[in-house]
Amino acid sequence: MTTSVSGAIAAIEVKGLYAAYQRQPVLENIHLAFPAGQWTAIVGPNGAGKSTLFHILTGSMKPLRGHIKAFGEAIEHHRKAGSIAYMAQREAIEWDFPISVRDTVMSARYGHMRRDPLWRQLLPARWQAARHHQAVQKALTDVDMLALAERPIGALSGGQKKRVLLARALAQEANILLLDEPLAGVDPPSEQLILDVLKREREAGRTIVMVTHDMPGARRYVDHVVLINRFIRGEGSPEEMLSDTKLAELAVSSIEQSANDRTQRAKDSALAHK
Ligand SMILES: Nc1ncnc2c1ncn2[C@@H]1O[C@H](COP(=O)(O)OP(=O)(O)OP(=O)(O)O)[C@@H](O)[C@H]1O
Repeated sequence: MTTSVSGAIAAIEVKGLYAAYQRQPVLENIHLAFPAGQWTAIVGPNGAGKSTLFHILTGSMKPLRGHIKAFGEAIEHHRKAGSIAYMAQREAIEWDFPISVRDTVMSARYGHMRRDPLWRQLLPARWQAARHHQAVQKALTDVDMLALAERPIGALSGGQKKRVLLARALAQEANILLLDEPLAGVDPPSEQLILDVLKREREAGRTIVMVTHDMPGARRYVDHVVLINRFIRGEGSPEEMLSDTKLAELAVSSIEQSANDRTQRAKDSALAHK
């Protein structure tokens, strides 16, 4: 089994990953490991490639190069088994779609319904349904949204929308939770509720990987931090990675990266007009 830099077993291990949009590099030479059963924060400036990394881990985008394993096996196996849940940024969701909170969370169970073994499919329908309804009920209770379960998702506040997205990820009952900015734009009570839910999930043995800009929250709760800005800029404990010095280095890397990109674009444009 593969181990991470901290010596723990890696829930996800990435080696030599490169990704680009329209030939513009976004991720280069990415090597990292998310320790199993731990809570990792991915920290980086806007445009650093954090969401792109999640798109690749969930299989919705193909990298140019690289290998990804989950628990030492090809990640595809774990994707197909439904053991990786993903919470997208709020902006990625069509909130005008006429669907209730409960049905949104239930959509996380469709994969399980399709993958059920034959013996389970042969059980009476009410037992099948009960299992999925219980998972949805528990997830809605965990994020304190049961009272609003029948409300259309378009009628929710920003913090409530985040809690529904988290409930959807929880209802999948996956081993690994990939959460893209679960704390962004939420009110303080929702933020505390989300952090408490994630703390319990980690204590229950799940691997949590979250993109965050919330440094106080990350310092207080997470076990492991990955700093990223197109390249990996650091990986280790929150004390070490979220120090003022490291965060200043990350900010400088962002300014340098933008300057290098502008120079490269100017060179490319000059060459194209020769
Ligand atoms: N579909 C796309 N087509 C072209 N470029 C894209 C696309 N999606 C993202 N990019 C660009 O790729 C880079 C990385 O984007 P990404 O969304 O992964 O960054 P991020 O670290 O998640 O940023 P943020 O913190 O702002 O969400 C950015 O420069 C972005 O503009």
